[in-house]
Amino acid sequence: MSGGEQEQRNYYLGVDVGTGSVRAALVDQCGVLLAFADQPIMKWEPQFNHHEQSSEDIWAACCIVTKKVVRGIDLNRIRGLGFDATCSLVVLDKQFRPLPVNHEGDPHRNIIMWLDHRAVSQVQRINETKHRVLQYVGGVMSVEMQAPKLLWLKENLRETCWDKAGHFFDLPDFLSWKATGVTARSLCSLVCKWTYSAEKGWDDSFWKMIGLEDFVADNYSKIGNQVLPPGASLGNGLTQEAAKDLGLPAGIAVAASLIDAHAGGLGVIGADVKGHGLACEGQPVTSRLAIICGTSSCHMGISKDPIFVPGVWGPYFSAMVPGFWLNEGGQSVTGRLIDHMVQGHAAFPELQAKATASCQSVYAYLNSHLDLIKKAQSVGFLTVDLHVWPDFHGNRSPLADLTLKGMVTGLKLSQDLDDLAILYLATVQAIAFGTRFIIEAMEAAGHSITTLFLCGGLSKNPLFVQMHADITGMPVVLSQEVESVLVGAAILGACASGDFTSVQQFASCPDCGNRRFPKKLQQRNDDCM
Ligand SMILES: Nc1ncnc2c1ncn2[C@@H]1O[C@H](COP(=O)(O)OP(=O)(O)O)[C@@H](O)[C@H]1O
Ligand SMILES: O=C(CO)[C@H](O)[C@H](O)COP(=O)(O)O
Repeated sequence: MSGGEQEQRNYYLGVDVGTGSVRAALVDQCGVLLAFADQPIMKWEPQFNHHEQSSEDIWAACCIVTKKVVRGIDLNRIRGLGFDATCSLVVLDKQFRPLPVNHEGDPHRNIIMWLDHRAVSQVQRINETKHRVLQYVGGVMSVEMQAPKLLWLKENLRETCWDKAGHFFDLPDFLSWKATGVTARSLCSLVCKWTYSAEKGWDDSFWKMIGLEDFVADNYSKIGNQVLPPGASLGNGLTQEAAKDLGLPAGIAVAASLIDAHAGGLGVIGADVKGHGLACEGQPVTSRLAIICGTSSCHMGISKDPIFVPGVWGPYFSAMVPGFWLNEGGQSVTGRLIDHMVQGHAAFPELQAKATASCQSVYAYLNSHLDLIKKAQSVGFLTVDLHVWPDFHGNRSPLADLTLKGMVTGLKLSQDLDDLAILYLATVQAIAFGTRFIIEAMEAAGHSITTLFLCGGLSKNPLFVQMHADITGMPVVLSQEVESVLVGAAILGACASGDFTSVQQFASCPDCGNRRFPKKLQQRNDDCM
C-alpha cells in the first residue's frame, strides 16, 4: 500500500476488559493491529470465593489505554468503537452510581466478578427447579452466571444494595452504556449469562420460580428490555462526556458488545487456512473449535442446528456468530492455575532470579529448563510419576460440578527448580486433558471438530500450545494477529460504523490476508505422549 493510500485508511477501536487488565487496539479495515496498550485493573478478594472489582476503576483504565492507542492518529479516521469484557455483574443505583456488592458497604467495589463463587446455595436451589431454561446452559446452571448472583444480592444485601439498585449490567453492556448512555443490552450477554432466549425473550416463569419476580413486575427494566445483536450501532454513538474521557471525537459509532471469549472466537474462527493442509480447509466453519485461553479457557464451537451437550453451556442462538448456535465449554481456572502452581512453589524465588538474570519471562525460562532436563526423552515423559487434577476452582465443563477440587499425586520431598518445572508441565498437561475431555463430550453430542484455533494470553506459551496439539491429537492454529480478542472487539466497531454490513463480512473479509492467514500450526508430536 502506498503512503497516499494509507492516509485513506479507516480505523476501528477495540477495547478488551480481561480479568487482570484492560487492553485497547487500533485496527485498520484489514484487521491489522496498528497500536496496542494495556493497563492492569484492581481486584479484591475480601473473603474466600468472593471476587470483586470496581466499574470506575475499569472505566478509568479504558480511558488510559484508548488515549494511548490513538496518539498521533488522525482522529477523524476513527469510525467505530467496540467493547468486550468478562461476564462480571455490575450494580448501579437508579442514578447510575455504583452500589456495594459486599458486606463492608464499599460502593467502589460494585462488581461481582465472573469467577466469584459466593452464590453456591442460590445456584443449587435454581438447579433443583429443573426449569426449562436450564436446557440451554448444558442442563446445569453455573454459579458463575448472573441469576444466582442476583439472588445472593437479594438475600444478603437487601437494604444496602438490592432495594437501591436501578441497573444490573453484564460488564460488556456497562461499557457500551458508559460510552453512549444507551442501556440496551447485547444479545450475547443476555443469552449466555442471563437465560434470555434469542427466539422467545425472557421466561417470566423462571424468574418467578427462583424468587426474583421483581424483574417480571417491572418488565425487566433493571436487567434489560431492549436487546440488540453484537455489532449493532447504539444511539447517537459516543457521548460528549465519554468522548472527553476517552480522548476521542463525540459521535463515533459504538457497538453493542460481546463477552471477551466470544470476541476472541469471532476474531479467529473465520481464519483463512488455505494451503496449510488442514482437515478444516474447505470444510464448514463448524469443524473448528476456538479456544480463548487467559485466566480461564473457553471452548467455543458453533453449529447450524442446536446441539445439547450435557455440562457444556448453550446451545445459544446467534450469541457469537449470527445465525449459528454456540456451545461454550470452559475451564474456570487455567492461566490462573498455572500462575498459582508456579508462584506457590518453594523454588519460585530462585526461578524468578534466574529468569530475570537471563532476561526471560518465568514461563520462557521454565520451558527451556524442561528442554534441558528432558535429555533424550520427549518432554511429556517427565511427568510419568506426577499428575495434576486441574479443578482447583470446580469443574465448569463437562462435569459442571462446582464442588470439585484440585489434586496432585506423585509428590516427593524435593523442592528444587527441576521439581517446579515438572509440576508446571503436569499442570499444563492436565489443562490440555481437560480440553480433550470437553471435545469428547461435544463430539458425543453431535459436534465434529477437526482443528483448534487458540488465542488469549496462554496461546503465547509454546508449551501450552504444543501440549494441546499432543493431547487432543488435533492441529492448533495460531492467528497472525496475536491479540485476536481485540480484533474481535474492533470488528464490532467496524460493523457499528456501517462500513461492514455484518460481523461475518469483516471476520471473513477476503482482503484481510494479513490477519486471516495462520501464523503458526502446531501439529501433534507423536513421540511425546
Ligand atoms: N508470554 C506468555 N507466556 C506464558 N504465559 C503467558 C504469557 N502471556 C500471558 N500469559 C498467561 O496468560 C494468562 C493471562 O492471559 P490474559 O489473556 O491476559 O488474561 P485475561 O484476559 O483473563 O486478563 C496468565 O496466566 C499469564 O501468566
Ligand atoms: O465466562 C466467561 C466467558 O463466557 C468469562 O468472561 C471468562 O471465562 C473470563 O475470561 P478471561 O479468562 O479471558 O478473563
